[in-house]
Amino acid sequence: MVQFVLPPPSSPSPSPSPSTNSIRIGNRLNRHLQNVIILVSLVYLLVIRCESLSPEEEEREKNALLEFKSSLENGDMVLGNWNNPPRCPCPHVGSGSPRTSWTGVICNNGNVWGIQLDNMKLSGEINVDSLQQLGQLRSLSLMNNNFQGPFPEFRKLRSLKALYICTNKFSGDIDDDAFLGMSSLKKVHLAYNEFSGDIPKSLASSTSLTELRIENNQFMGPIPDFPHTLIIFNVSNNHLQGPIPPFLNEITDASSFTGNDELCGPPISSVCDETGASYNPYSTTDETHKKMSMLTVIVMIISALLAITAIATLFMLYLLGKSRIDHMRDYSEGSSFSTCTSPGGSLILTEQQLDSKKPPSIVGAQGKLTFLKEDGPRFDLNDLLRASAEVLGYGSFGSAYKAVMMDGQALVVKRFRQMSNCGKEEFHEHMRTLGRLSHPNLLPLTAYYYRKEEKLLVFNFLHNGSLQRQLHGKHTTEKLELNWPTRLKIIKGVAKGMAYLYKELPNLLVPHGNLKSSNVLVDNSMQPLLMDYTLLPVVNVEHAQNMMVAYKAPEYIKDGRISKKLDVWSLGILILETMTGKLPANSLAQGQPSKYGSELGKWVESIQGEAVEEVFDKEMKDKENAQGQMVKLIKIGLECCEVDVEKRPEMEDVANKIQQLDERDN
Ligand SMILES: Nc1ncnc2c1ncn2[C@@H]1O[C@H](COP(=O)(O)OP(=O)(O)OP(=O)(O)O)[C@@H](O)[C@H]1O
Repeated sequence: MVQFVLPPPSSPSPSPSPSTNSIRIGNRLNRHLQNVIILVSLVYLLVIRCESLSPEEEEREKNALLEFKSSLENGDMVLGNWNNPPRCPCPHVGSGSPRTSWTGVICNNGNVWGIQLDNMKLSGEINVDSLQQLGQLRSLSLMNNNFQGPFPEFRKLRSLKALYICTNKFSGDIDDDAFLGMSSLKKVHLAYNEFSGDIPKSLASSTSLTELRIENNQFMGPIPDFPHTLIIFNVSNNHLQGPIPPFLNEITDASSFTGNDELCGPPISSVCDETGASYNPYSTTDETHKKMSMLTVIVMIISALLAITAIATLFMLYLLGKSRIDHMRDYSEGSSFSTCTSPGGSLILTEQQLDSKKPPSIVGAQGKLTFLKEDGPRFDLNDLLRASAEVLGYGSFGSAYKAVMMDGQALVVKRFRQMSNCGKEEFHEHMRTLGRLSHPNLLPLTAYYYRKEEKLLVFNFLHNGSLQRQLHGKHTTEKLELNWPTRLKIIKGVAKGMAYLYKELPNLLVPHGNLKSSNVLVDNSMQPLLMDYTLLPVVNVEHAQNMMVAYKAPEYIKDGRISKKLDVWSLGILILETMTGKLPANSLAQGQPSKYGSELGKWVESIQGEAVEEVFDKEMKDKENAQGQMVKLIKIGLECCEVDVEKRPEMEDVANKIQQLDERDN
């Protein structure tokens, strides 16, 4: 709790001496000043007290989170900074000072408002009872983890507005009353799990529901009548049956229903017979054929008789051919981007197409793309929406898709969900700044799209993917040879790109902000290209603090200190990761203090002298007669990971040192 010292009460002032006017003025000024100080202090006290929690409340939230963490199997490893300083989940360092909350904890007015622990390989029990202690919890996101078992009792979290548990291994039927009483629930994403049974009735009667995504499960039975508040809806790839409620046809397209053989009615092409069962007019083997009514059979016989003349036969063939094409088009244009990854990995997997006629349910795009370079290919949003798309993965800010255009050009579309606080003008201005940047080691921004609720950035696709994939990905034919000269080339390129950003954007305190191996792409000549750079000015602050690697530096975690050295820290980690082939742990060094604050730095530091060979990635070849240079690079990496910010070098110096390294010892 912040404490304020009010100025002591003024002692009775001596009666003014007639000879000292200036002293009187001084006294009056003094009194004014004191009054102002008291007033400001009171206002400050009031404002801060409004924002802060009582110590009891703070303790309760903290304990609830720690209890939640302890029920996770690998919670201690992944959520290392929970319970380290800052010792409360949503600390108030003081007015105007940056605030750091615990990893994945989103705070609002000092309370825990959201928990976002996506892509963390978490498993174990979800202790809903502990989360229940968080009175202000509105959003829970545990996507792309390894949770399994039945649907947890989330309904105890009565005030929850958003629940995202896509891409886990939850299974079994969900009780009909699983969502009972959750009257604020707006967004429910359960896709890519193994849920079965009927869609729970209590979900269908949630009157605030705007988004429902349950695709790629094993739900069965009919689609109930959902409230007309829905905007986003996807039930594809389940075993649902019967007619599609007409209202859903108005808000979404066929893609949201594909993969359910027994659904019928618009917008899909299977029609419902009078019992409400589906039959596919184009299928000859379909079970539903058997259910066709007598009337339909008679009509078909009459049609067949009428077709005996040559002209009628030709005419019928023409119609049949045309309707087949329409049917196929419905399928090929019908689906939309998926934001849930399929289970099994980060690189995904679905080949989908977008409907050119209706705006797809998620992108909901209107308006145009803005291009940032005079030259270069042009396309419009419709081309992009029509392109075949594949989900590349989830990042900290949203999802990334690969879109292949009709002419074969491959692009990456990144949807940014965490920029809602950024105004239109601010956003355009920043995009123009990004457009002016040009360097061989920066991935240029090709185009962008702005709408208050939807921001897309478009880049060229690089076939080799990221440095992270090349270093730690599976051994496939696509994996490139990362020998010592190549690794040095990559680090040199990264350092050049960083030095350029620092030079071009002198006013930004953190010019990159998110330098890590998944944000370094590798082109065909093994040149690195930085991506996701310079986004801090447009990303929502609290989200940036939770997700961006710059904020993982020890000085920020400890004191909320922000400086140009944050990116230097990230560069150090990247160098150590590239040379050792080891994934850097998320957390700072635990246990014995180390001058190299990260676990990786500490490990490298621990291997001294003779054993230095042990540090280098075993898979790194072609390192004969280069040990001296390699050790130099490791040392530069360690210097960048200095906990003491004053001792950590400037970006320019690091970049220069790296450029002086050779492939071989001289
Ligand atoms: N232009 C691109 N070409 C090829 N692969 C890309 C491109 N852009 C992104 N990717 C890959 O797509 C995946 C998802 O990218 P995204 O930027 O959304 O997440 P990330 O880099 O893993 O995390 P973060 O958002 O924190 O940077 C990553 O594996 C990334 O390397």
